[in-house]
Amino acid sequence: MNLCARIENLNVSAGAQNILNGLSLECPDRKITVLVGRSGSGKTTLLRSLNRLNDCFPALRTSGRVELKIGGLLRAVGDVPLPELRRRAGMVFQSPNPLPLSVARNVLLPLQLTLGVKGTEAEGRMKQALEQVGLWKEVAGRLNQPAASLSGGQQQRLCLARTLALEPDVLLLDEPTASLDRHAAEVVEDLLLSLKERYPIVMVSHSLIQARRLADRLAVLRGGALCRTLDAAELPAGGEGEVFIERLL
Ligand SMILES: Nc1ncnc2c1ncn2[C@@H]1O[C@H](COP(=O)(O)OP(=O)(O)OP(=O)(O)O)[C@@H](O)[C@H]1O
Repeated sequence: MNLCARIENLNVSAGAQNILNGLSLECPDRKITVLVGRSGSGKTTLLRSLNRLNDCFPALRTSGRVELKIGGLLRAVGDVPLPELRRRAGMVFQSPNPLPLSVARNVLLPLQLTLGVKGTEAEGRMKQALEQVGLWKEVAGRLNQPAASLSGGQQQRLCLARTLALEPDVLLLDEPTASLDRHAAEVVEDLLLSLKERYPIVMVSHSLIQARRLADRLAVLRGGALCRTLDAAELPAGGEGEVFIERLL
């Protein structure tokens, strides 16, 4: 199996609390891996270990091996310079977090600061990224308006466009539709299904309906350990699939 991530014997602790216990997981390339589990089971901590975001929390201690496919090769994330890792493993969070700038500057500024791309080239890339997330037609006439004036679903797609403009190798999504209404969530879900042809996706989801709809591979966490991985084909069809996942949690 071609992999976008390989995790071996990952342990994360905070003082005496073990958050992840010897967790090993392989995530397929160009597919969607969905992490599910009860609240507090360690899903976000696992996701954050992929781009070393846990390093931002001084209380957390990490051991084990985490590899991501970067530039076509699986590389230990500890060996990748942080700015490169954060760009290559693009992350989108639960609530949309656009910069307090215009729609256009939200994509143009990171392009300039991270890749040094400006002017016409940057504008071309911005348009391409906004098209990729299906936002271009909606915002073409309001590029100079504040990003905060967009709807929640549009803001989340803008955040995704900002990430895609930086040409990531993998997308890490932490409950990307949690703050959206059902319709906006479905728009983002459809978008993710279309993006997986180009980008492997590892995402956390609380919604079993969403997990069943999007996952090619499911990783079920319980108490900081991986209790089961399964392919979508192993799930019963329809609503039975959700019941099946619920029983595993
Ligand atoms: N920076 C931190 N410092 C101390 N403890 C932490 C830290 N981050 C997470 N934890 C603890 O680790 C455990 C797992 O948290 P995590 O956010 O990974 O779970 P989760 O499965 O994503 O939960 P939820 O579904 O509620 O978001 C929790 O008990 C949490 O309090």
